[in-house]
Amino acid sequence: MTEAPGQGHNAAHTWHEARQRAFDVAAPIPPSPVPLKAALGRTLASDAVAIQDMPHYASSAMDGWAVNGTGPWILVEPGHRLAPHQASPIVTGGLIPPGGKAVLRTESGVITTDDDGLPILALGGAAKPGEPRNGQHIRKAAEEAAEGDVLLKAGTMLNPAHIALAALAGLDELEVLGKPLVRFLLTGAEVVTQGVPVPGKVRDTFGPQLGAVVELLGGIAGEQLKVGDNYDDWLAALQDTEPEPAEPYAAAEPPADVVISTGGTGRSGTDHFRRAVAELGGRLLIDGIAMRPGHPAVLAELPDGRFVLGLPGNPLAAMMALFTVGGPLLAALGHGKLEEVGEVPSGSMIDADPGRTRLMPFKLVYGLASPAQHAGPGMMRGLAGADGVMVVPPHGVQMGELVPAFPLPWGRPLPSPKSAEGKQRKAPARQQKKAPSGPVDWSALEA
Ligand SMILES: Nc1nc2c(c(=O)[nH]1)N[C@H]1C(S)=C(S)[C@@H](COP(=O)(O)OP(=O)(O)OC[C@H]3O[C@@H](n4cnc5c(N)ncnc54)[C@H](O)[C@@H]3O)O[C@H]1N2
Ligand code: MOO
Repeated sequence: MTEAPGQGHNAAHTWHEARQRAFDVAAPIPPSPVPLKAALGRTLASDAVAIQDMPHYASSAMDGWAVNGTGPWILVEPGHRLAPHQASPIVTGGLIPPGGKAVLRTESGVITTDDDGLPILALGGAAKPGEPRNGQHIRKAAEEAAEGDVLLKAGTMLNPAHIALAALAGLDELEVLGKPLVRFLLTGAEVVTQGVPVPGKVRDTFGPQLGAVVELLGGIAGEQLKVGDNYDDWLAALQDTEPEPAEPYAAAEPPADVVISTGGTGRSGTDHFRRAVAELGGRLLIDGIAMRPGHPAVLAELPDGRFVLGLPGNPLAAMMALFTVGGPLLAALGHGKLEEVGEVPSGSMIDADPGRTRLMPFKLVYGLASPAQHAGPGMMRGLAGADGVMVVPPHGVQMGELVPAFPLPWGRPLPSPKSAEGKQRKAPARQQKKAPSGPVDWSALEA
């Protein structure tokens, strides 16, 4: 029997082709201004420039009195021009009045009376000799930046201090590189979002973490919509570019750049995904990948420019499809690059599986990558304890051979193969000989 594309061995794309295609089909989202609150972690698209001097007025650095000339000083109302030998009260950050030449700190002055019984300010308390010098305790205008100075260079990845600097400069928005907004469509009538599921029901593994993974892969996690197995609900959810906000009176999100659906990718039952994409006039870009798990993954583009990524329902399969297709797609939309695939030395001999790439979570043991136990398509224990994912080619892997691999979005980078080889040499010979040829149980190592 001939299998249709997407049915495993004859899937339209190899693993390498699929990730390259997911990167190639998307163009970077153009830069746009965003409010400061939304700018954290974004990349500045154009220089941020001081629109006026910073500070834009001379102010006091201390609580005390603005003074002109030497004391004693006649006190005048705050805000008035100070003539020589006049002073007026001022607080930290207060505007230096015209004629103000220095600030005398509260602890360096005393209010007393002159011969006529009128109140005057005189040096006293903690005053040091020569106090107040001209300009003392005055924050001069433009001492941080002059109008037109570049405060932040294009290309800066914005951190909280950058955002505070922009606010200090009086900016309300920053021009940042585009970043894809992702909305989620979690399908399956058997999926429950709380508590212990009864037989026939399963807990939703995606809702609590998929958004975070999308953010690690360079996207902005938007709303999650749960739909059952009804085709009309599917279609409506895909059609709806701006779903109702979750909370009353909250503003609706702007249209998403990517919709990620989970479940319903299989062709065996009712094929809602492909039917809905076709009905909306979209086109399939990737229809199945010759890999396991995750082979039914689908990528489509709708006429309005949104990408729809269909992840299989099996939890591990979905994560592998997300790393394979979602990562490159989000990188391309977000001005990133296609991550290079790394390499790790395999700690096991892995048999051939003609026609498909196997994605195997692995743990590094003495610098060697050992495939995880509990890595079936519906399991999560293997990935939960993994250091990365091996990309095992169809012809298999020899023990000690370098095998393509990638790190986890939330994990550490892979060690360079050189350092792994070093460790490999240092490992006791007996242990090398004993390295298993199948999945390793690391539970003892994790204690
Ligand atoms: N006759 C065939 N059956 C299946 C094939 C096939 O080629 N021929 N492929 C299998 C593979 S491989 C995968 S992967 C799945 C793909 O399934 P779907 O994407 O259509 O997803 P569902 O059928 O809706 O669910 C599959 C599985 O995943 C569970 N699931 C769904 N959503 C969640 C969730 N949010 N959290 C946790 N688990 C979830 C669901 O309960 C099912 O157990 O098809 C195979 N079958
Ligand atoms: O793609 Mo399915 O994941 O092989 O389980």
